[in-house]
Amino acid sequence: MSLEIKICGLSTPETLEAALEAGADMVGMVFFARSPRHLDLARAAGLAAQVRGRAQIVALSVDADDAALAGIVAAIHPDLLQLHGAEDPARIRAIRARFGLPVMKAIGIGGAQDLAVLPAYAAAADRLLLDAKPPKDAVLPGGNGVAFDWNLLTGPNLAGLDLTRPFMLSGGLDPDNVGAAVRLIQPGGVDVSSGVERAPGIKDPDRIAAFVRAAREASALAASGPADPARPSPARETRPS
Ligand SMILES: O=C(O)c1ccccc1NCC(=O)[C@H](O)[C@H](O)COP(=O)(O)O
Repeated sequence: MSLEIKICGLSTPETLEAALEAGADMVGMVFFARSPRHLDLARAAGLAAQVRGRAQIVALSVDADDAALAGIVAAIHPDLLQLHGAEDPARIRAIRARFGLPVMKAIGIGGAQDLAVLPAYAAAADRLLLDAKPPKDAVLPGGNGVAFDWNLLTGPNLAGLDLTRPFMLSGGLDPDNVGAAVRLIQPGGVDVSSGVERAPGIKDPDRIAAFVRAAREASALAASGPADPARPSPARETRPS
C-alpha cells in the first residue's frame, strides 16, 4: 500500500494548487475560528471546487455540533471528516451515521499511556491520526508544529493493540524529518501543516513540494525492508472493513 500524504490547513488557491501538483493525496481545510488557517464556508467552497477529483478533501473541525458540521458538509462535500477535539467514540459513531461520511479521529500522543485508548477509537472511526498533544499554553488543539516521541509507535508498544487499518502520523513533521519518521514507523500516511509554512497559516509551495518528495522517497525505501522487524509492514490496519 502506498503512503498517503495529507497537507493540512490550506487556505489559498495558489498553495492548494502547489499541494495538488506535488501529488498530495489529501488536502485539509480547517474550520476552527481561533486558527490562522480557518476558512469561512464560501471561501472553502471555492477551494473545494478546485480540488474535486484531484485529491481527497478533508474537513477539520473541533467539537463541532451537528449544525456546524452540516454547514461544512453542504459547503464543501468533503470526502472525510477529521475530528480534532474531544469527540468520544459514541460521538464519532453518531457523526458517521448522521453524515454518511468516513471519520478520521485525531488522538494526541504524549506517552505510552495514551496508546491505551486507540483500540476503542479504532473501532469507532474509519481512520486514526496520531498527533502530538498540544503544548500546555497552546491556543490550538492541533497544528502546533510539535512532534511526539515516534519510538512510542514502534513494535513493543504497538504489540498489544488491535489495529486493523493504517493510521496517519502527524505532529511537527517537516521536509527534513518526514523521511526518518516514515522509515521508523512506516505509517499508512503522514500529515503536515506548520512544517510546510513560512509563517503561521502561510503555506510555502517549495516546502510542500519538498515534503511530498521526501515522504515518497522514504516510503519507497522503507518498502524494501522494514526498519522495525517487530512490526508488520506496512503499518497495521485500525478497523475491520
Ligand atoms: O491547523 C490548525 O490550525 C488546527 C486547528 C485546530 C485543530 C487542529 C488543527 N490542525 C491540525 C493539523 O494541521 C494536523 O492535523 C496536525 O495537528 C499536524 O499539525 P502540524 O504539527 O502543524 O504539522
